[in-house]
Amino acid sequence: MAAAATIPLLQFVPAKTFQANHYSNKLRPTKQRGSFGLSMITCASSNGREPDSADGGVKSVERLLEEKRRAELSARISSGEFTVEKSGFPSQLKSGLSKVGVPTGLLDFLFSWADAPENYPKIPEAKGAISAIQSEAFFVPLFELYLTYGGIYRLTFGPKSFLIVSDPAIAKHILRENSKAYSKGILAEILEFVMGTGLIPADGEIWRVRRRAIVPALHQKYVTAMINLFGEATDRLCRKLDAAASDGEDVEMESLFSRLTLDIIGKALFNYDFDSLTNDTGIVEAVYTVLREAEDRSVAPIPLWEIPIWKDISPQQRKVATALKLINTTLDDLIAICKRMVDEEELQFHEEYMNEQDPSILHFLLASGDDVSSKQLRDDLMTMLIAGHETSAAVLTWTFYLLSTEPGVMAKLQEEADSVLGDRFPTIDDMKKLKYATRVINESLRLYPQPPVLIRRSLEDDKLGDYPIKRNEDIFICIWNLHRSPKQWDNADKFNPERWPLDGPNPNETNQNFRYLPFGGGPRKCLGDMFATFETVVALSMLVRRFNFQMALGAPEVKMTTGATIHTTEGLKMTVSRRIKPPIVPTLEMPAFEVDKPVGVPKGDSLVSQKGEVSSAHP
Ligand code: HEM
Repeated sequence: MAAAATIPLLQFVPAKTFQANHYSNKLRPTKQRGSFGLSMITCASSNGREPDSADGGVKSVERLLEEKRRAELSARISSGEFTVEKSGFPSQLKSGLSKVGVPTGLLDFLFSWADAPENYPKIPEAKGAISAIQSEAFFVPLFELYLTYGGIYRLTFGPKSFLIVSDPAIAKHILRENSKAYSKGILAEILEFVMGTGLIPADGEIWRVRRRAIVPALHQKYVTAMINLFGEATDRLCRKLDAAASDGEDVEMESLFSRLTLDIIGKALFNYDFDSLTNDTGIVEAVYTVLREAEDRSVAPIPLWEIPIWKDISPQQRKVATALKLINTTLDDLIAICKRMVDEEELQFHEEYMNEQDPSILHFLLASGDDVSSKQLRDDLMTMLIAGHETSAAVLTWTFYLLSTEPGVMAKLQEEADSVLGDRFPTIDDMKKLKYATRVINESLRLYPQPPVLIRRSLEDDKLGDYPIKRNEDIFICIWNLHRSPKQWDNADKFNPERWPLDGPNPNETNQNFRYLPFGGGPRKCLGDMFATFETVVALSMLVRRFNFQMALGAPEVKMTTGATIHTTEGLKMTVSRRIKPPIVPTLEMPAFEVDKPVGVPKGDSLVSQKGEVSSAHP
């Protein structure tokens, strides 16, 4: 395994914000990477109410300091601190003349010969110290540098160098037009311990074979079945919120969304009910321990975990090893149980095959006769567990944050949910009708893309825009920059679902010509895009139909921290109150998914003995 990256640039690696071992309470922030406070993102007042005076005073001092820090960073960028000077006499002469006031245009013309020998343009280059970006979500300074250096620039940190891409045409070239020339690079190295050769880190033949096997599992009938599951899981969350509303307790929505999406993805992938909204089980804790470790590794300057003895003496590494063992045993058990089910089934496999008792992806794969080792299957399941969990949770978190800043949008959303859903659970037909909710999710994904950056490495020499590049370049495609670029969007920082016409097509990378990449693009595009869109639309519509949400009084300011997805530094604390209208009790017959029955696994146990209790998403 290669040395870890020295800057926290990752995708599908969870945020450091969460502490994995305290699930008896909530997912708690453990580290704050500082605030972002740039004017492009307005998070000024976290609760939309006037702060009390002492708090307000502290906040304005904080804001002033933030603005000062930001101004300093901008000044440092413009002073050329991040710009590599060309060596040699012509460059020094040019720099000297520039300092005495000779116009840049004239200097560029006069010294163009000095750049000529290699006869091709050079990628603008920025360099810096890690301390320059450590205090905030890493993609924020990348955005500042983008405004200065443009759609492609090289960022150098000591011996490491990365190409930062924020140009739609170049992104399209890497992701779609010449995707064969790029691998997942450092991402695969960092995630190997948890995802192995699962679909996200895999490259080449393994990726091709596994993608071909897995994609058919997410067929139309499966996705339709999942709508019920989304509704049932969200209803379980609604009951929790109902209780909080009765008790007048504020709720931390980020941790609740994390639990909601974990419960959903467990059922959807391998028909296992984590039941994390109700229970704190060993397996849930193990999942979070592993997720947190993945991010720790992504930012560690020295890969200590590669030192054999370290694994045995470090308490953290021992904990990770135990967690991984539990997850692996659990997945192996689930695979074995599912294999038995498939063996006993009178199977007629076809394109839209689905077992009504167990509609999971695992069941489909085994029934399809997928010729794959248990290890590969485990890697794929673990990969999808991470990919489909953190992302959807982050989308819901930021959507609710954004809604708290735009009451008008919330009102429209509630109106739509009232009229489309009335008093029942959503169905597949509703997905076409919940148009405004879909636009809200589209817009939330534009402002808070999950992940904010895609990682690639060039496998051969190539040309990006006008610039030739060599093989082995590490590349970050900055979706954050593309989605917030003032060149691409009117009022880029404004949360405005109306920018996507209701009667227009669902925005995607193709119809937006790669300026909008919420699910990536090209052959490595997310295979869970429809699943995730429906999941978030169902949860959003059901929640706003039943409750009003406001930032809680005295809630911590909402700031970003980075992992694979964008997390808040201190959670999203909201006050939830029941809506008076419309009648709110769903009347649809409840399918067999047993929402109230705890199926928790005692700490440290695998779930083999629990499988009998794993309920089905279908009657
Ligand atoms: C809102 C939720 C989601 C978002 C924003 C999202 C976003 C993405 C993005 C941007 C990629 C491309 C990564 C790259 O090119 O490097 C991706 C890949 C992937 N996603 Fe998702 N995803 C979401 C939900 C899901 C779900 C629910 C699943 C599984 C059911 C899933 C499974 C995957 C897999 C397996 C890949 C790798 C595909 C490949 O490399 O062939 N995602 N996702």
